[in-house]
Amino acid sequence: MSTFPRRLALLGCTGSVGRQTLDVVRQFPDLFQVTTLAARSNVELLSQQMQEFQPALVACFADNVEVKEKAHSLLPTAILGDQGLLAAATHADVDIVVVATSGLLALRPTLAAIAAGKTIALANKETLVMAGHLVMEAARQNNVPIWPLDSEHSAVWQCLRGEENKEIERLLLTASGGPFRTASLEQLRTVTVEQALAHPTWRMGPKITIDSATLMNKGLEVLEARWLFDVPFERIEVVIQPESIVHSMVEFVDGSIKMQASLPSMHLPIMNALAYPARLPGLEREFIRPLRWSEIGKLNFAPLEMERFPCFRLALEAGKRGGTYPCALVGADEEAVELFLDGKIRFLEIAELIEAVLERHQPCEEPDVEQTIEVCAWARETARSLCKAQS
Ligand SMILES: NC(=O)C1=CN([C@@H]2O[C@H](COP(=O)(O)OP(=O)(O)OC[C@H]3O[C@@H](n4cnc5c(N)ncnc54)[C@H](OP(=O)(O)O)[C@@H]3O)[C@@H](O)[C@H]2O)C=CC1
Ligand SMILES: CC(=O)[C@@H](O)[C@H](O)COP(=O)(O)O
Ligand SMILES: [Mn+2]
Repeated sequence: MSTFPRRLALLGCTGSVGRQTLDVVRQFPDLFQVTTLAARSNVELLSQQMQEFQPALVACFADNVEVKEKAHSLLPTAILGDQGLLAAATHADVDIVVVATSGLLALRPTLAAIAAGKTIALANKETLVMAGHLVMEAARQNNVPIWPLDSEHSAVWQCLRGEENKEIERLLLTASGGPFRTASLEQLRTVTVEQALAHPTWRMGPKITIDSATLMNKGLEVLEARWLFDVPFERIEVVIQPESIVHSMVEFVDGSIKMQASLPSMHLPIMNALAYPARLPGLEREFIRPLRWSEIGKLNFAPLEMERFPCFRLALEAGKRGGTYPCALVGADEEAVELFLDGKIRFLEIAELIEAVLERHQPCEEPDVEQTIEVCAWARETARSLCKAQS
């Protein structure tokens, strides 16, 4: 796709990635138009965004009575329920679907958008982790590109511009290490929700922030990279980079390593995806803060210690086992993170619960969409009942 203006569907418009995507649209109104907006429960913000961007369609998932009532009064023309996401993703006047909803529900709308020939700008990593084989095959069959929004994958994607996949030696994904990078196992036993939500370098929604603290986020990102770049697990490494300035690297067969660096801001990967292959003048507009090496001084790199962060190991094991294991991982993690945020389990119990669910899983190979969704639901339910049985 080379023409502008590009018409966007924004799924998850009230969230962290969604709001930053709208910042980009505000900066470049001649290049981007918002055709559809979809959110879940933040009716007030969705209503403001609707006034400002005048989309053709607004969808609100509104999965409880209070939100529904608010939506009826503030968003009288919005489509409510899960059909809204599908309608927003497949609207005829959309070129790019930005998938920035949190959690599991992005899978069906993403597949529907691909079937409708839309370009996908993908932030939601759970979609590829649980159904990478379905999503990538559908994209191939429909000749639809998937442009990464996740900062590490955007970095790899930028490093691969003008390069051949067969000349990749390794992908090196960077990890901040999260708020507990230097905490001992003993300290991890008693960390609070508030501490886990205090990410050192990124401001993000609650689910991904907790995943960053457990390092599950990095495990999910390895699985995501395996699908996006068709590189086997053995050739994807993770390195701790606490400043979140080097967003990832690619090592090539000749030993050369390319990296992408910038101060941490999601505006950059969002601009990269929405404008691909163009680069937008973020610096000139003073929209992106420049990285000045002389001010930074030095950068740190360290190995990832798996013993303190078992979620990373669980994600890799699930990815290598394949079949429905990654679906069970995603479902169990979603439930475990919710239970932790609700104060029902402690930090280290997140990994214990996910491991217990994975041990009980009876996998099947090559799941279809229905099986994928069923396994996720089974994993959530199993995590919930295991937690109840323990309390
Ligand atoms: N934040 C970041 O910097 C990054 C995020 N990502 C990924 O991007 C995705 C979004 O993350 P983030 O923006 O942090 O998450 P947030 O929790 O901040 O936002 C989630 C968004 O999804 C909406 N939403 C949730 N469920 C539904 C649903 N069923 N139907 C419609 N809308 C729904 C929410 O609506 P409402 O607010 O109205 O309830 C909100 O707009 C995640 O998968 C995350 O892993 C990847 C890289 C970086
Ligand atoms: C901004 C982004 O892409 C996040 O996924 C980020 O990577 C989280 O940081 P961690 O490296 O701590 O997981
Ligand atoms: Mn990331």
